[in-house]
Amino acid sequence: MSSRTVFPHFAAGIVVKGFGRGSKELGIPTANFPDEVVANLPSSMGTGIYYGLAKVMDGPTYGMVMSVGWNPYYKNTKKSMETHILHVFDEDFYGSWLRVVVLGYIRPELNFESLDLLISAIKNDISTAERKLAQGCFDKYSDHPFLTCPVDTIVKNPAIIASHNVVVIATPTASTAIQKEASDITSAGDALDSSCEVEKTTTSDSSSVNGHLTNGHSS
Ligand SMILES: Cc1cc2nc3c(=O)[nH]c(=O)nc-3n(C[C@H](O)[C@H](O)[C@H](O)COP(=O)(O)O)c2cc1C
Ligand SMILES: Nc1ncnc2c1ncn2[C@@H]1O[C@H](COP(=O)(O)OP(=O)(O)O)[C@@H](O)[C@H]1O
Repeated sequence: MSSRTVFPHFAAGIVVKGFGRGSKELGIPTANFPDEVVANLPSSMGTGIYYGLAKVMDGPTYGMVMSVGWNPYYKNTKKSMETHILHVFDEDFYGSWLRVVVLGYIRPELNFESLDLLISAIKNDISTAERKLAQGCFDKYSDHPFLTCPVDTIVKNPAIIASHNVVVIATPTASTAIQKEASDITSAGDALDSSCEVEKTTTSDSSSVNGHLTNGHSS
């Protein structure tokens, strides 16, 4: 049996509609990924609440918190992957490309006795994420080619693969530049381990490597 870190997990997809509860009931909007992105989560990345970085189209990179699972409070029947970006946007961005780098785990998904308790828990998650991200350990990911390359690169090249924490765009034209930049980012998992307090999940699956990427779009 072997163990490995799940993080970072890279994902990109077009923002789709959810149930509209994030903004209206909770006051905390969450951008939903399409089913394809959810289906491509590595089996080792279980349901729960995560934190990391997010970027809409070619906009700035922000911190984020993410819920992965069935939202036990609402008893959803479909697994979702919902990202609350730590920024106040002027308007909705349904239909836009969202890129995320999931960097750590916060807690399991829970049921709550009231909506207020769910909201308090999410606010706690936001504080936790802000604290973790403020440590500066993740700054390298803001400069990671996955986030810095134009969104067009990802849209036009869906065959993106990740290997040992280095994102490679698998086309001749894009790959040279991207790989060159990416080569500066070595063994991100090790860097995380040595300089940050990062929660790790473990798995007995030894067939995968660190740094996963899922890509999807609705259409
Ligand atoms: C950081 C964070 C933590 C969350 N934690 C839970 C949780 O513990 N239990 C739960 O049922 N839902 C949880 N949610 C999911 C919310 O219930 C969900 O975002 C809300 O239902 C909005 O869904 P919608 O975008 O599909 O409308 C969490 C969401 C976020 C962003
Ligand atoms: N800070 C933010 N984080 C995530 N989504 C946001 C944010 N600000 C605005 N939005 C918009 O709000 C939408 C989510 O609102 P929400 O009420 O949760 O509805 P839905 O259930 O359709 O996801 C996102 O798809 C996005 O377009």
